[in-house]
Amino acid sequence: MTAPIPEFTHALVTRDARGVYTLQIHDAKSLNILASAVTLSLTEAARWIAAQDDARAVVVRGTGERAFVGGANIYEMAELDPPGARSFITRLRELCEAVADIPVPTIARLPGFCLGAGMELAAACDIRLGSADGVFGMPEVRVGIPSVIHALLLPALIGQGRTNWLLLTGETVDAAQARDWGFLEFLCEAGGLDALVERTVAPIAASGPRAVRSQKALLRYWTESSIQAGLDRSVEAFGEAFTTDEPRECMAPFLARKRHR
Ligand SMILES: C/C=C/C(=O)SCCNC(=O)CCNC(=O)[C@H](O)C(C)(C)COP(=O)(O)OP(=O)(O)OC[C@H]1O[C@@H](n2cnc3c(N)ncnc32)[C@H](O)[C@@H]1OP(=O)(O)O
Repeated sequence: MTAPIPEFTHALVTRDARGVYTLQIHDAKSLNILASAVTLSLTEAARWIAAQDDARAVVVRGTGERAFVGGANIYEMAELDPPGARSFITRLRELCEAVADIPVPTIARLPGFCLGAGMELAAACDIRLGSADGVFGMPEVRVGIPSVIHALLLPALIGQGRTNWLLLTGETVDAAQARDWGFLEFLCEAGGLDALVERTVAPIAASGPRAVRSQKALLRYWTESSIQAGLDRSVEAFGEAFTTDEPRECMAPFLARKRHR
């Protein structure tokens, strides 16, 4: 039983027949700028998707092809006092955490500009796919603020020295560089992102749903725990998989093929 999709003020949520959801920044400025109202609405939408048992994967995207996200709203930030700044950044933190907490694979669809809070939101996703027109950067120092929250995931993705370069210079890199550095898993020609996203989403949606959820939870546990605890949790997760019929069901086509040889 699938729940009707609610309306969100600044997020558009869609779902296809496979249970692939899209979380789209909606009704924002043309570069998908993250004003607080947009951030709050996206967080609400991400939490709603996370609670859907039929979800198999989530594509996180902006509206249009000029940008994934051009950054947090500079007009709003320019008016912040210290308590307001803490609230503003807490809202962005809660958005990134809500996306990271989605229990199925999240795929960031990244055309055009991916700047500041955009790179942070993309870093909170499991897989990042870009197009040749991409521009990636952390220009916060240029507007007088440090890069914070999910920027702390960047060293694990691209390395400490490259993170230092991006955050300390505020310079941008093109999509080929972002791919070579490991921020993007794959890169396509401009206009080819939907096909690239489908190439990732299709095998996920065709795999055992419990196994994919378990794998995502384990991957997260591995990055957030010690090696020993990660290995212990891995043994438990393997055992848990066999408390359902899913492994046997997923293995059946392979076993049948063998018998027919
Ligand atoms: C904690 C997180 C912090 C952060 O994220 S810090 C912010 C990081 N982002 C930036 O610093 C990017 C600032 N924007 C730019 O440098 C440029 O834009 C671009 C290079 C991204 C694009 O340039 P071009 O193609 O010439 O477009 P355009 O006319 O500058 O922008 C289109 C509309 O988008 C608005 N806009 C762009 N970025 C922001 C932003 N970060 N906050 C608020 N509005 C923004 C503009 O003002 C304009 O709007 P209108 O059409 O009404 O004039």
